[in-house]
Amino acid sequence: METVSETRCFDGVQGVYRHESTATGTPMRFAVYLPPQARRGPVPVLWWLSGLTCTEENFITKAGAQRYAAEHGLALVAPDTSPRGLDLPGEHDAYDFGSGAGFYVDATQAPWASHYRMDSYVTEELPALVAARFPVDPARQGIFGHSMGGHGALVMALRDPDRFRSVSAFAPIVSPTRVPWGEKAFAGYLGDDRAAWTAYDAAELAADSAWRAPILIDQGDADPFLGTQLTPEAFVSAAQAGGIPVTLRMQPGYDHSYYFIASFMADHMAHHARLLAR
Ligand SMILES: N[C@@H](CCC(=O)N[C@@H](CSC=O)C(=O)NCC(=O)O)C(=O)O
Repeated sequence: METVSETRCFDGVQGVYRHESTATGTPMRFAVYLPPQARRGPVPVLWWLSGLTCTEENFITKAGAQRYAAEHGLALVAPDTSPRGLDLPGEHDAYDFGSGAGFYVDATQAPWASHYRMDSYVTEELPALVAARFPVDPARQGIFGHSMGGHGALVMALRDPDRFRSVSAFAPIVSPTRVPWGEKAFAGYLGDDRAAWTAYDAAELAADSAWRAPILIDQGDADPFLGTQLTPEAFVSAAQAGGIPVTLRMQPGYDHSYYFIASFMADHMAHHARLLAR
């Protein structure tokens, strides 16, 4: 692992690191914020999954989360959203597929299956690396994200309630199997058999998940993707049917941007801090 940069921030350190990933077979960059409390011992770790077109940089420069991470004593980890440095056919042709759009799945279709393994990368390889190199407490992990990253966060939490104690999302794609962004990505990465897609659909997983901690979702009502790509009520219905407590807050006038995310970051960080406290 190489250090790309380390910068003092709210008395902690915002770092960016690079390593050779075995999951993706490419170099990968990721960001880690360590709060001042990490100088005294392991702190809870909160994973952020970004949306389409993002790298590890969008969250750390736009969301304003470090102030609250320092207040609550939480580490933040933000991976990239896809492998980089490849030039697969069509990989860079669209903002919603290929580079910047890994959708947190393990692709099964050529040519993506050799490298687009963001599920394994985010749930296995990177956690092991972070636990080995940074003062974080693996027994206290939370996860949140935005849009495509909200999809990833909800899926990973619902699938693994033993690993994560808290989850929240900003404008998540809650049912990718039923909206154009998800249908395009899943057909490309997972193939035409829709039965294989449901393992990556939060609304589908909610029915049978053992997750029971409260889930917080914020959604702007002026979000141009609301209704077409984002269908938060579908998750609320599924979660309620599955016995999962979920709070969906429709935020008037807010769009899909990081201005929206920054506006409600304090609430999300407090949500996670409460659930990650000892
Ligand atoms: N057509 C737009 C779409 C890209 C976009 O809005 N990306 C969002 C995430 S959308 C769902 O995953 C984002 O977070 N962008 C980065 C940012 O810093 O705002 C476009 O190509 O711009």
